Amino acid sequence: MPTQTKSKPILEVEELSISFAQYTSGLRQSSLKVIADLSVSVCPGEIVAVVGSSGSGKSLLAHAILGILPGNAAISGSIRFAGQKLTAEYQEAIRGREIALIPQSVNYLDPLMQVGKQVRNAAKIARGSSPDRAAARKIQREAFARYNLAPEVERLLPFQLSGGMARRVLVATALVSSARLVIADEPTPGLDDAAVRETLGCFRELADQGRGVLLITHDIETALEIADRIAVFYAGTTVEVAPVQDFSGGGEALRHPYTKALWRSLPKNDFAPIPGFQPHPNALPEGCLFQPRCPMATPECTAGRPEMRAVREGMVRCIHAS
Ligand SMILES: Nc1ncnc2c1ncn2[C@@H]1O[C@H](COP(=O)(O)OP(=O)(O)OP(=O)(O)O)[C@@H](O)[C@H]1O
Ligand code: NI
Repeated sequence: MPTQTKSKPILEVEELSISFAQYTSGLRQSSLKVIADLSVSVCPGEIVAVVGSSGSGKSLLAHAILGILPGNAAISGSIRFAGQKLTAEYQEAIRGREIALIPQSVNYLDPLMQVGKQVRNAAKIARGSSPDRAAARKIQREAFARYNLAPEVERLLPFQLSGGMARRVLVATALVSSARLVIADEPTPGLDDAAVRETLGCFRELADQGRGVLLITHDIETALEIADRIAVFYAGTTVEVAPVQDFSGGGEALRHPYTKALWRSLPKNDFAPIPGFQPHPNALPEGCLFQPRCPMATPECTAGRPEMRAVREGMVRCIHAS
């Protein structure tokens, strides 16, 4: 499994914050910050899994990178792609070409278009203005063969596919796109074990071709099977970024108490739930966001939001981590 963490990142998200303008009674406007100081990076050839419970900000990160946040969202911080700041124009220019999204729902496939044509269209978009039909067909057929999609599947409509086949069509779309960054938002729910394994294998293949893969999931066990690094989100921020190898034993190598608790809560470990709830963006606690649930909390933990800092081969946002 080639891990090229030493190469220059294809994606660098630094101190990203996202707020939503909200209208309360009458015309009073308020702003709700749902992501704060979130940082994560992805290198070519690497799979970075973003894990975190529902509402922790995973999808918003993907939407911010792709430039598809709703109009009432305001963002600050920096997102760089291949070293260049991602402006709205740049996002528009590279979306679907250099950055591909594998969406959560197969409903993103056009229900009325044969799936082969959808993959050919992606191949054409990737290759700019000259739509060479024969070349696009060749690329599509190679992609189908690679993902074990029989030749006759290209003429089927999405509803005629099994869940696993539809997933493979979505991955094939990313494959032909020539994207250097592939973002997959919850790609495996609803798939049986074999289909999950198959889909994950496809991501490894995309990474092994030198692409960066950002895999968003709340399924930490799946993430651990395939990713090189794990970014753990909590209440709209990154609490830890750790090499996958650190998830072992009793979690001694992990840095953040939340990550350790997540690891121990897995069925194969203690299966012990973490007491309490992730706070809602409009009711965040003082200081460290995890402090009210943290077994290691001390009075200093309420003093201010801990900075993200490097600890061993990873990053952590906890004053007690060492
Ligand atoms: N358009 C919006 N307006 C206001 N708040 C929003 C909006 N979209 C998302 N949020 C809030 O932002 C937070 C992060 O949402 P996000 O969808 O990124 O979570 P997630 O980690 O992807 O969760 P899930 O695992 O359920 O998909 C949540 O608290 C959500 O309620
Ligand atoms: Ni989501």
